This record gives sequence, structure tokens and C-alpha cells, in this order.
Amino acid sequence: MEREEDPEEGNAAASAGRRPHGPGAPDTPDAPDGGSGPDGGGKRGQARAEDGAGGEAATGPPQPPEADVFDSDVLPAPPHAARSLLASLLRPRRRRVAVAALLLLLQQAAVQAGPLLVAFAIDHAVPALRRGESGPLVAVGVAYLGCALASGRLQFAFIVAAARVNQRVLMELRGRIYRHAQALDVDFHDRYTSGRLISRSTTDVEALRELLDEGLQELMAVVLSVIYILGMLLWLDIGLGTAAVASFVPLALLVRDFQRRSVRVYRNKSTAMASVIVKFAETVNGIRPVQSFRRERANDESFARLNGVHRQANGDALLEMARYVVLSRFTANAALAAMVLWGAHRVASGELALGVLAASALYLRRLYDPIDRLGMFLNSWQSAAASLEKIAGLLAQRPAVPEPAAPRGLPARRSGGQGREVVFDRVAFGYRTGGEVLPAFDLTLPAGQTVAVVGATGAGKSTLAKLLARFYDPTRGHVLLDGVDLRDLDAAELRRSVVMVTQEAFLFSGTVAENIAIGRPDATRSEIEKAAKALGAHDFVVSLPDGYDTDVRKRGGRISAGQRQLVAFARALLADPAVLILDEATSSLDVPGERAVQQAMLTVLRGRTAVVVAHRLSTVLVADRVLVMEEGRIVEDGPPAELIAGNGRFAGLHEAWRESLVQGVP
Ligand SMILES: Nc1ncnc2c1ncn2[C@@H]1O[C@H](COP(=O)(O)OP(=O)(O)OP(=O)(O)O)[C@@H](O)[C@H]1O
Repeated sequence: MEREEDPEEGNAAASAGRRPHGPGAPDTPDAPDGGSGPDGGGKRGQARAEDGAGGEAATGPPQPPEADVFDSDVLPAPPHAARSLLASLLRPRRRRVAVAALLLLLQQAAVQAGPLLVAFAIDHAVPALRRGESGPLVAVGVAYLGCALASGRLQFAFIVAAARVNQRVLMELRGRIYRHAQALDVDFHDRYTSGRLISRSTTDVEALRELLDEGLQELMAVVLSVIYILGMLLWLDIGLGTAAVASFVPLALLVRDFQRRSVRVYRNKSTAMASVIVKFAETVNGIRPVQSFRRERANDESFARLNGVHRQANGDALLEMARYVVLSRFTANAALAAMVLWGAHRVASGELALGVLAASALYLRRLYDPIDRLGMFLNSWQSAAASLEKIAGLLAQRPAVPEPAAPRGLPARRSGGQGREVVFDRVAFGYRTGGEVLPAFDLTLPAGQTVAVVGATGAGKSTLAKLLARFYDPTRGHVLLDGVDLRDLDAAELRRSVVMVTQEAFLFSGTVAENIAIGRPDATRSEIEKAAKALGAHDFVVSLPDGYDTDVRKRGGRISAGQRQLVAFARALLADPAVLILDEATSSLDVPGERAVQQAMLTVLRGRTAVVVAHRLSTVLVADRVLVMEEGRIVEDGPPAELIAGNGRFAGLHEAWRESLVQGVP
């Protein structure tokens, strides 16, 4: 997790870096239904064995806690990833960048002609006027006006050209972050948190915008004007010109010092901003537990602390800037005063023309003026460099469940369409941040079978289900779908064939109909309604203000948890996967209000291979087979009636369930 401090970072101009970073991960289809839910996020109670971002899952006994790379805001990335990222964004637009640079070059030429014209006016045009020739002065006036007009037009053209490049670059970067976030695995999201992702695609992209919109323009203007002016000064008078060049030595030292100090300051500033956003996002995402546990005051306090850290970091950055501005101005003014004094001395002794001194003084002012602006540029560069580093770190993350290099399809579904066979072949699994959760096991689920998985909390039921949905890859062994390893299976085919419906039944913004159609976007309205009717959801949907066109995020579109489940089932029914995984809501009582959901569940399970992480007795009883899990192992396996008749764990569990039902239902 150690990041290399790169004091040279600030020297890199826009074109720095040669290697394409190429982080644009391929688009992956949407995760299965509800797959992005927060399940598992809070289950990381174990010691963390950090093995780097792309490492293998840790196995064996839990490792002692170590610093987690994900605790830092800057994720590990290849060296100079930030520069390479910027270069990869600008390279495809290099022609436009060149046009913008040319426009700026011409604009600067027009701007810097001013003092030269003044020198010409003093030393030639005014004496000519004294001789009665007004032509040279008129020519100077016309040239001055022409330069002013040309500079205005050129600046306008430059701003337009630069804005086109910048907007494209930012759009591309936001797109890359979004696509990459979607492609990264569930484990990554659990650990990185949504607040940080939001921070990357908002404040960090904004920092780059500032650099591109203002900073780079400043830099180019400063560099060009310094080159022009030094050239002019040397041409006007070699002595003054050389003195001006020499005065750049202390200024360059100042710039370097500022740059070194500000790397740290700006990194702190951007990390502090991200922490504020992370805290905000966490609170808003968890507003229900926050309010029900009265966490407001404690949250206020920790937010105030983070806000304070951010204020302090901002203050540090401003102080660095102020220090630089004051020192650079003092150096520049001292150099200017010394040179004007020396020049005046030479004018008095007749060594230097007055016009040349006047023009040199004007040029010297212009030479030192942009030094402040250079500070501004360094400011935005440091800010953007810190942000780019973070974005590059994010984009350098590779999905832990990569898409296959040579994807395979599934064999044709056997007649009758009764799902597909699932085989866990010597599968063992441990999360990256813990020990082995599922020791090696074999399991075959014949096509069309409904399997209920039961067991105590933390037994590994959801983990088994997530391996089947390929949210994770097994540490050892293979999960096969009709003989094809999920690792080799074409991603689109996998998402079509295996669908997981999780407890929280997430609804996306949009209408009810759109939410149902997520599993099959080309479904017609009548197919959507048919699915809803089959599940008994039709009646409540038509009673909504706009029926199927009701926006679920708007007033009146708010629907209950049970209704959300029905929508999620309708989505799964319409998607018609060969394998359905259902993580049942964690309620062990079959209260009458849940019967509708229960009934809908049976409809959706029919005609496919189904794995239900079951918490209701009624679900278990309709299953063809029950797996009882304990500490990651399958300890009982058989038809429910057979297990109940025995005297194993399931028989005991069944008894306890029955008793709770007797007590629970009035
Ligand atoms: N994302 C994760 N990272 C690390 N460990 C995890 C993660 N998710 C789960 N675990 C651990 O894996 C073990 C099995 O968890 P799992 O969620 O599979 O249990 P479960 O049987 O589904 O429990 P429940 O019925 O409470 O949902 C637990 O010890 C848990 O702490």
C-alpha cells in the first residue's frame, strides 16, 4: 500500500507519459437482480489477511490484522499511472490539442507585440513626428489596434477549442469510472464503499476539470509568454535580457519548493474531502438505523471532526499558496527594481535608448506577472494530481471475477426446459479478508430440483449461493453449469441463466414496468403484465396512481417491502433463468401477511433449478431436497420428509419451527 512519493509529478505537462494505461474495463452486463445489495457488507467480522488488490483469497487460519489497502483512499496503482491516465485521455484528441496550442501561440504573439510597438513609437515614430512625418505613428497605432483585435479573436477561438477537448476528456473519464465500478466485483464494493466511489467521480473529476479548464491554459500562456518575453528582452538588449534570465534561478527554486510541499498538502486535502463525502453517504444510506438507534448526535460529532480536518487541510493549502505568492512577488519585484535601476544608469550614460528601457520595463512586468498564475496552475495541478492518482488507483483494480478470455456458451437446454444441472466440484472458498468459510465439498443439483439450504446464521448459506451466482470464484475447485465452468461461461449467458433474488429486493429509479422488465428489456407490456398476474402482483400495481407507469421513486410510487418482493419475483419470472437463487427474507414465521409472497415464490421456482436460502418452514417443506449447513459444511442432505422422520439436526430445527409457528400465529 505504500505509495511512491513523486515530487516530479508536477513537472509533467499534459502530454507526459507514453504508456497507455488502458484502464477502460470492458462493459459487463448488469449484475443479477439485487446483486448490488449490501448483503455481506457487514459480515466481515474476521481478521483481515491482506494480500493485495488482485491476490488470491486467503485460506487457512485467519491472519493477524494488518493494514488493509482499502483503508487508504489511494489504492495501489502501477508507477506513473496518473500521468498515463491523463495521457490516455488526451492522446485520442491530440489534433485538437495541437490546434488549441497553435491558437494560444498566435494569441500570445499578438499580446506580446505591445511593448515592442511602444519602444518603436518612442525611439522612431515620435522623432519622425517631430520631423513632420506622421506615417510611422499612425502605423504603430493601427498595428496596436490590430494586435488587440487579433488577440481577442484568437483567445475566443482558443477557449472554444480547449473547452471541446476538456469536456470530451471529462465525459470519457466519468464514463470509465462508471463502467469500471460496474465491472468490479461485489467484494470490491463491500470494501471500497459507495461514498468513495462517489467522491472519485465527483470531486476528483472536478479537480481535473479545473486543471484542464484553467490550469493548463494558464501553464501554456505562462510558458509561451515567458519564452516570448525573454526572447524580446534578449533581442532588445543583451545585458537586460541576460539579467532577466538569471532572475529565473531563484524563482525556479521557489516554484520547486512550493511544488514539493504542496504534494502532501493537496493529497491531504483531497483525502479529507473524500472522508466527508464517505461519512455523508454512509449516514444517508443508513438513515433508518441512524434514526432508530438515535445516532444523530454521535454522527454530528464525527462529521464535525471530519469537517474540521477538511477545513484544516484547506487552510494548509491556502497558506502554502500564500507563502509562495508573497515570496515570488518579493523576488520578482526586487529583480525588477534592480534591473530598472541598472537600465536607468545606462540610459543616463547614453549606453541604452530610453525607448528600449521603457519597453524592457514593460516586458519585465509582464514577465513576472504570470509567476502568480504559475502558482495557480501548480495549485490546480497538485489538486488534480492527487485526484488523478486516486482515480488511477481505482481504475487499476481488476475484477476478482474476471470475464473469460475465451468464453464458452451453454449446451442447448434439454427438452422440457426444466433448468440446468449444477455441480460444485471439490469447491472450497474463503473471502479475501478472512479464513476458509467453505471447506472442500462436492454437490450436485440435478436440473429442475428445488433445494432449500438451511442452517444457523453464519453457516455459509449465502456464501454457497453467491458462488453459484459467480459473485465470487471458488478458492479451489469448480462450479459447473451443465458441465461448463462458470469461470469460462460467457458473462451475458451466465447472467441470463443464473439469477439471484436477494432479500432487499432493490428497485431502480423508473417505472414499475421498467423494474419488472430489467431481466428482459425487450419484453412487451403484455408479457410484463402476465408475469405480474402470475405472481398476484397485478392488482396492487394497477391500484398505483399510474399503474405500471408509476415511478417507484415518486410520491404514490412508494410500495411496501412485500410488494417490492413481488416486483422482484416478477422480474425473475420474466427473465426466466435456468437457475434461480433466492435469498429468503430472514423471518422465520409464516404469518398470513406473507402468504402472498410465499405463493409468488412457489410460482417463480417452478420449472427451473432453484436454490433457496430458506428461513421459512413452508419454503423448506415444498423443496425437493434440504441441505443443512453447519460451519461451512453440509451436514445433512435429503428430502424434507425423510430428514424430519429422522433424528438429525433438521428434525430438531423442524420441531423448533413448528413450535414457533404455534406461538406466532394467533
Ligand atoms: N464479504 C465477506 N467478507 C468476509 N467474510 C464474510 C463475508 N460475507 C460473509 N462472511 C463470513 O462468511 C461466513 C458465512 O457467511 P454467510 O453469509 O454465508 O452465512 P449465512 O449462513 O448465509 O448467514 P445468514 O443466515 O445470517 O445470512 C460468516 O462467518 C461470515 O462472517
